[in-house]
Amino acid sequence: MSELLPVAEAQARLLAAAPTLSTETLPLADAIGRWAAASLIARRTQPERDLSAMDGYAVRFSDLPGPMRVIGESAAGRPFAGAVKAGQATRIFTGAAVPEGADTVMVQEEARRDGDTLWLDGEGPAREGANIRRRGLDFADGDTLVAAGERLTPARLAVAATGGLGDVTVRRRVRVAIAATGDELVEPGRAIEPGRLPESNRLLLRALLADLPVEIIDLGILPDRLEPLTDTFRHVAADVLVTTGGASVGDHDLVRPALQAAGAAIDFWRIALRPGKPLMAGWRGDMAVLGLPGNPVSAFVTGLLFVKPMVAALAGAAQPLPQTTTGILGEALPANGPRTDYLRAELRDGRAYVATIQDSSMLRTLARAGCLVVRQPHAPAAAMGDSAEILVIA
Ligand SMILES: Nc1nc2c(c(=O)[nH]1)N[C@H]1C(S)=C(S)[C@@H](COP(=O)(O)OP(=O)(O)OC[C@H]3O[C@@H](n4cnc5c(N)ncnc54)[C@H](O)[C@@H]3O)O[C@H]1N2
Ligand code: MOO
Repeated sequence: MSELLPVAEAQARLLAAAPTLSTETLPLADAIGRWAAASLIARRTQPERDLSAMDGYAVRFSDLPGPMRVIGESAAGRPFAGAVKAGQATRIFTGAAVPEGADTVMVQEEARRDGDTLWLDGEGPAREGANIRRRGLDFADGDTLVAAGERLTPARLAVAATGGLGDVTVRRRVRVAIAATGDELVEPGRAIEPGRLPESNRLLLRALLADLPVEIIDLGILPDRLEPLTDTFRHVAADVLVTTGGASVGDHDLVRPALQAAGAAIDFWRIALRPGKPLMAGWRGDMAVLGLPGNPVSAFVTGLLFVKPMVAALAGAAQPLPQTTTGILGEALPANGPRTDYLRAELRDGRAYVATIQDSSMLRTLARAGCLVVRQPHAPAAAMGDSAEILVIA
């Protein structure tokens, strides 16, 4: 018991061994949720010249409050060709180039105009240069807009487009094979005989990976017999093989011997994690093998802490691990034992209320939980109102 592998060490060991997948080039619109395989460098300066931030008049600050003579118009995409000289102004619209000679934009709500004659009628722009976006305000040609290994969020795709890019290089999709094991399991929604149980872990894991670039290979429900397990594990072609169940020490826990018979080398088995202690991990060639415990909450936690990060790492994430944050405890917690504990908790009014019973078979407490409260090994007792590390899950 005492030498169970610490969670962080297990994660680091596994992720460090992740191979580098080949790349593909995608139009920006198809790259949402991928990770940039190389940095995205701006091919243009934004804005490429001084632009108006408001609808109004391009003026010379020293001419205010007028009168000024309106000599033309500058609209977005249709700049004014000439120059604004002393005593002159142009009509201007948001996003339009500021004409040469003008140095300030006066908003139209503060303008009085009679034919081509214009006056300031209000407080006016506070300073020279008001309401103008300077060339390069956002970024300059050659700037790094998105670093390699960063996720392509909606905002990062938009900045790439503005930087003049049309496509992006990313890792190819990660092929993830998922198998449930257990003679008691039945496909969800089917008629259930006494003693049997609806299978939920494949669905859980698939849903957990839904926002990652994956191709799921569904291996179905496998029986608790060595030959069919070995046969399936030997023939699966994937980047990650995930199994659930049969990971513990019972007579019907055959996943480990079957994986080994199929040619997989087990790197570690059993870690200092609750729930999720019986996790096993290893490699069959370049394919990562993750044998998750069967208890649904254990499968969820190990899915979150190992499967998702492994998939993200293969997809090119520089920071594949889930990011925790700080929350406030809604009630006191006892001192923790030797394993890192992930406690289901409801989030209400900015506080985390830990469920009283944390049995790893209980999906309803997981379904109600907004976060997991993370308790490090041997953490001392905590009081109500103490801050705690939390992992938001819903
Ligand atoms: N003597 C010991 N017994 C157990 C230990 C131990 O250290 N010594 N560890 C316990 C811990 S911790 C866990 S977690 C479980 C994990 O065991 P397995 O991975 O072998 O899981 P199973 O026995 O196959 O299943 C456990 C439980 O979960 C249900 N299950 C399994 N798969 C699914 C699925 N796909 N969908 C829904 N439910 C599933 C299964 O029916 C069992 O009730 O071992 C402890 N035992
Ligand atoms: O690790 Mo088990 O997952 O405690 O129930």
